[in-house]
Amino acid sequence: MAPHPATRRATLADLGLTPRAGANPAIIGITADSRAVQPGFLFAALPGSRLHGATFAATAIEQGANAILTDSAGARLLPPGPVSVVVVEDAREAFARAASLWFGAQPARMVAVTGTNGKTSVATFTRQIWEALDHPAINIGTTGVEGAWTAPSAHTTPDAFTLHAMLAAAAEAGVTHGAMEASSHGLDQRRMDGVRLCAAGFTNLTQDHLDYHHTMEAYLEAKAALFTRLLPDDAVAVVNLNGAHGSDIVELCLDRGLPTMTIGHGQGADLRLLSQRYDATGQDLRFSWQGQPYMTRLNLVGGFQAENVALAAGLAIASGDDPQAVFATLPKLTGVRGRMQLAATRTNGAAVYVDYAHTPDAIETALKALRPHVMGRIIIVFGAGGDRDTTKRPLMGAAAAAHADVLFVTDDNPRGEDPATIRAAIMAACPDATEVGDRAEAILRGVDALQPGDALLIAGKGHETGQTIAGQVYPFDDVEQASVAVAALDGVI
Ligand SMILES: CC(=O)N[C@H]1[C@@H](OP(=O)(O)OP(=O)(O)OC[C@H]2O[C@@H](n3ccc(=O)[nH]c3=O)[C@H](O)[C@@H]2O)O[C@H](CO)[C@@H](O)[C@@H]1O[C@H](C)C(=O)N[C@@H](C)C(=O)N[C@H](CCC(=O)O)C(=O)O
Ligand SMILES: Nc1ncnc2c1ncn2[C@@H]1O[C@H](COP(=O)(O)OP(=O)(O)OP(=O)(O)O)[C@@H](O)[C@H]1O
Ligand SMILES: N[C@H](CCC[C@H](N)C(=O)O)C(=O)O
Ligand SMILES: [Mg+2]
Repeated sequence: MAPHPATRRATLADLGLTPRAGANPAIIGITADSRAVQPGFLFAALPGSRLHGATFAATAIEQGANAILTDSAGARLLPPGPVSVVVVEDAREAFARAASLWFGAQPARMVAVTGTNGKTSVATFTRQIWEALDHPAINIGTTGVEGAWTAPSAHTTPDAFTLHAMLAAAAEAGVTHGAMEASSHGLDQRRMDGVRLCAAGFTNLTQDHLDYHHTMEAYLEAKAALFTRLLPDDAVAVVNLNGAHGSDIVELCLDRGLPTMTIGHGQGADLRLLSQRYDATGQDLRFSWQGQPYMTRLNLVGGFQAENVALAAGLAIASGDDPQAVFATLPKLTGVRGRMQLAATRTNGAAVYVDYAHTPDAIETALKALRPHVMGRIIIVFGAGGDRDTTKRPLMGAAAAAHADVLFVTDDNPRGEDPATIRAAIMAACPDATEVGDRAEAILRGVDALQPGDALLIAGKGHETGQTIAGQVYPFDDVEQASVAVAALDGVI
């Protein structure tokens, strides 16, 4: 991440903030974390899921904060004192917009993609298309910031301060194009307000994160905000009509009068997927753009990847690139780490794939996508994360039982929960599965079960390199474990 620009100086007015009473002090830093406050800083006291940031206002003032931004609930918690106070209706939004003004620069062409599944894939493909067209480009999301400027990221959508710092640092390093993932938490918490978007994409909406949003309606509303609230009037919405709730998003965009581009299998899609022919390393794709047919090669396993690629192509076109030039880049696209990644092959020819499916729909999609590539049985090793939507667990078990032939239920990231309880919730919907808590052992058992023509899908952790158990992160990599298991059983590396 970019260091805090120490030399910067702004007034509250410069950051779009109006203090409650008169004073408009100059500030030399901004933060939403009281622990980072230094003399002359603006402290944004934001509402949290556990507590209100205003609880820490006294500490922030002691450390030298000379202005506080908060909402009316926060204002009631503030100690009396000489600092300037800005009270707004939505302090998270005001902070994100202030951060965008504070950091200033952004890549000239920014796009965002939202949806339950496929965000990382679409953002990465978009960045790869731009790179192939010689634009200095990045993608920001679950796998960090990748491309012409890199940084790790703790969140799929970084918090507003980190995000705007990243965008400015990337722009200052010459990056002109950025594709970012908009998670529902990020949208709900206004982490990406102030990002100047020229286009946004929608993949699909199926069950996940009900621990946070409680209902599918609220989850849809959080995602839809990218189109109803964040996209400027002249920006383009690019929507997968085949993704669940795609037509709802199109309707919202048309109601707003937003320019809308559609992709999908059906008639009427601007970028229409006509047919796919699968082979061992990927697929040939026939598609049409505004009625004109094209053929291309995709070196990507899984039918659903064509939808992700089409969405990425649509975003590149919406950001100003020539459609023919964009289509010419598609054979160069490479798979995203941990998404339908061929991790190892047994000496009997059976393949082991690692995939990030951690929702019921993703498990179904990934298993169905493997089917045309597999002559024998499909074996799956999977679990579900702790401290996340508990209601998705039996649905994941049912999806695996419906679309795989042999099931091993194991641990994902149990986080703070009892791993056996998580496994039991999955097993309730797939009682014939074999339960193996230890993930390395489950992978070994799955690999051992592979006969000629079979394939193994290790689902849930994709690119992750750690397993979080009771607050500790232990090194764990599904791709590495797949190789270790094959080497142990076949005696080769
Ligand atoms: C539920 C959730 O999203 N929580 C995020 C949220 O924390 P919070 O609202 O609980 O904050 P809090 O701890 O109550 O604190 C409230 C305020 O007090 C401040 N504070 C706190 C302590 C202190 O000493 N001083 C201080 O000033 C905090 O900076 C904060 O502004 O704001 C924090 C700061 O930005 C985030 O780190 C935190 O992410 C947590 C760790 C998390 O696990 N989030 C996940 C669920 C998430 O965001 N996931 C999505 C991906 C989902 C997907 O798959 O699509 C993501 O975008 O990564
Ligand atoms: N278009 C799609 N439709 C359905 N499932 C998909 C689609 N694209 C990817 N998937 C499944 O979802 C998994 C995660 O893909 P990806 O990482 O691109 O999604 P994401 O939306 O970024 O996830 P996260 O919310 O965790 O960041 C893949 O490994 C695959 O199993
Ligand atoms: N962004 C997702 C990632 C889930 C990955 C899976 N391995 C798990 O731990 O559930 C989440 O935080 O819900
Ligand atoms: Mg992602």
